[in-house]
Amino acid sequence: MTRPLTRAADGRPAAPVRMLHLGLGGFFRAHQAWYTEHAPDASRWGIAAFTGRSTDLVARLAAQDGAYTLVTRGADGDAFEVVGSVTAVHGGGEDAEWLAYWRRPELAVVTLTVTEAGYARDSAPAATAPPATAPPATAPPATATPATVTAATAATVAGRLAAGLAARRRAGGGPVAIVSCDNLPGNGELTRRLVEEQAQAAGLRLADARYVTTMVDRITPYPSQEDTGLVAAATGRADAAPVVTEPYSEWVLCGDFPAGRPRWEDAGARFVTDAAPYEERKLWLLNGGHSLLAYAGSLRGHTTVAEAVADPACRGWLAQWWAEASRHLSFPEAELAAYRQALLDRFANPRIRHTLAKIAEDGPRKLPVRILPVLRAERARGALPAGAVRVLAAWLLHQHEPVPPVREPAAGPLREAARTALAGLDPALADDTGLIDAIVAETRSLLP
Ligand SMILES: NC(=O)c1ccc[n+]([C@@H]2O[C@H](COP(=O)([O-])OP(=O)(O)OC[C@H]3O[C@@H](n4cnc5c(N)ncnc54)[C@H](O)[C@@H]3O)[C@@H](O)[C@H]2O)c1
Ligand SMILES: O=P(O)(O)OC[C@@H](O)[C@@H](O)[C@H](O)[C@H](O)CO
Repeated sequence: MTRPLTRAADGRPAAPVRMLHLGLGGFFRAHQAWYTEHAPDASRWGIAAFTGRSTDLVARLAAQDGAYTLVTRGADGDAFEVVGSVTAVHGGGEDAEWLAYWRRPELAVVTLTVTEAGYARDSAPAATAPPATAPPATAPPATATPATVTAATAATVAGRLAAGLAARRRAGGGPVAIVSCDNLPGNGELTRRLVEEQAQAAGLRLADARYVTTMVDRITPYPSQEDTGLVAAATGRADAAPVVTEPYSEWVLCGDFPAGRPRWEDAGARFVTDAAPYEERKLWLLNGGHSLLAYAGSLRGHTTVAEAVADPACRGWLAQWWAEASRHLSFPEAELAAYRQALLDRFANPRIRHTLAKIAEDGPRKLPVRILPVLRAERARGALPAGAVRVLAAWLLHQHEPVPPVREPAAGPLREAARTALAGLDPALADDTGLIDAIVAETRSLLP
């Protein structure tokens, strides 16, 4: 016998909204909403969360007054808890509601999980899009005038933020913190740049905002229908929107919160003066490792991260990539070794179904952040890093359906494909003939 999950029966009273979130998905609910739930002052900090566009999840969560089950899935079992920190849920198209929250004097914090694509100037996910950290100078910023603020909010993440800050200024609201929680280095500064560009293009005057840079980590696969049945069987509650995540969680933040924030540090978050070393470690070792498995592991027939790391060949490739990346990280070797071992254990969790296909999406935005910094550092010291070359070769093979004729002696079409693909990541790499030779040679050994 199951009964519907409700906030009244299973959760706690909703807290007053003092935080806004854009990008209501699985990760936000496993991470920022979880830290807020576990802060000792949670009863004072409610979140109003907006999706990018969709309304399906909004309807399911609204029927539960924002409450949902978080399933923490270890290698040996599940733990279930009802999270109640989300007070209100909205679809991305609800512009009037979005702007109304910004006008509230008590709004203090705005968090984002809008994917790497959300930081492109046009916010449009495109296979050949430029790296999110360096949008091309030729891309015109989306235009918005004060009269078309609503159109701008609908178009881009930065437009929505700029419109919100402009509405806040007009309402006489005080400063807020804007906290990016996406897998990009310097995500706070990147957000600031994009919002200020939008404001300038639109002639908007903005309320004061501080941009917080964060490193976020908690492996949270896309929720499945099976999980819904499992939660009902285990808890007796029919939850239409559960989230499954791993036990490990990390949040490192750097920046000011001029209007206050929940005491996330009491839930395990760390506040530092420089987030860059933590971002590099996580983006290169975890996310870079994920991208390696997504492209090279899937060529060996694997479909999930756990399957791939159970394969000794893939584990060897990971070790090689991690050795290259670790040379350029500023942590003591013993600490890095422990971090890598913990990562292996996390990747190997057979009960977390994290698909390689999902991780592989949007490679042109992810590889410049996860792989290229290490590649450049290795090239600068005259090395040709085999691990980085393997990721690029495997990614290149994924660009082609069917795979181009790599076994012919000159590998002509593939060499051209490699040059073009590299130019899309970073034009300077397209002239690196040693790198292109190595990538072409590596494609031969990757193909079954
Ligand atoms: N899932 C993880 O394990 C994980 C871990 C660390 C960081 N992250 C970060 O969080 C992001 C979201 O992950 P998720 O698992 O929640 O994905 P998800 O697909 O469940 O949710 C993504 C949300 O972002 C919104 N969105 C997408 N593009 C947008 C845009 N251009 N403008 C506004 N909103 C947009 C979507 O509508 C959705 O609400 C990742 O891309 C990554 O940057 C995820
Ligand atoms: O979420 P993405 O698409 O940026 O990247 C896919 C995974 O590498 C990522 O979600 C990791 O699981 C996560 O960053 C772990 O904290």
